[in-house]
Amino acid sequence: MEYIFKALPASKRVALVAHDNRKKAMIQWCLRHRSLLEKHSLLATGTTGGKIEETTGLKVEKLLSGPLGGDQQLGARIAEGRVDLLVFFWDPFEPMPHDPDVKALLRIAAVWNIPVACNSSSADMMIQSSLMERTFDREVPDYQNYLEQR
Ligand SMILES: O=C(CO)COP(=O)(O)O
Repeated sequence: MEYIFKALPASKRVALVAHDNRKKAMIQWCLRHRSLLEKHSLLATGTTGGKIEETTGLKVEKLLSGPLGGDQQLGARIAEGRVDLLVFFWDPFEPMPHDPDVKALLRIAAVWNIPVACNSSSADMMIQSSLMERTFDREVPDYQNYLEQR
């Protein structure tokens, strides 16, 4: 796999998503890291974003609710190179009506080499990374060879 390097500014675009049983954990995580999160641009699926805004006062761009297409909107943002970190507290105990969308979101994040945190331990490490606070070159996969072979 070839990579091209893209310079990311110090302020990152952080996507926040939580399934219903994980929303409390997401809010606690946002409260814990409020001062770090406010340095970045936040976007979220609809209900998650609304609850984060209400409880933390952080400003969040809200997409559609997940089951109504929010995961797909976020996937499109990732494919367009407009997301730098995905924090997705998905529920490992409940099947979702929109499971295909959840899987597609995780897949497209892997395709574009986006850091993904699926629980608070990994999210803690990522949000506190020094890379979050400074400009750095991110490795973006270059799919030109893949496209030429098809
Ligand atoms: O379902 C979701 C992610 O798959 C989250 O959607 P909401 O933030 O609208 O609850």
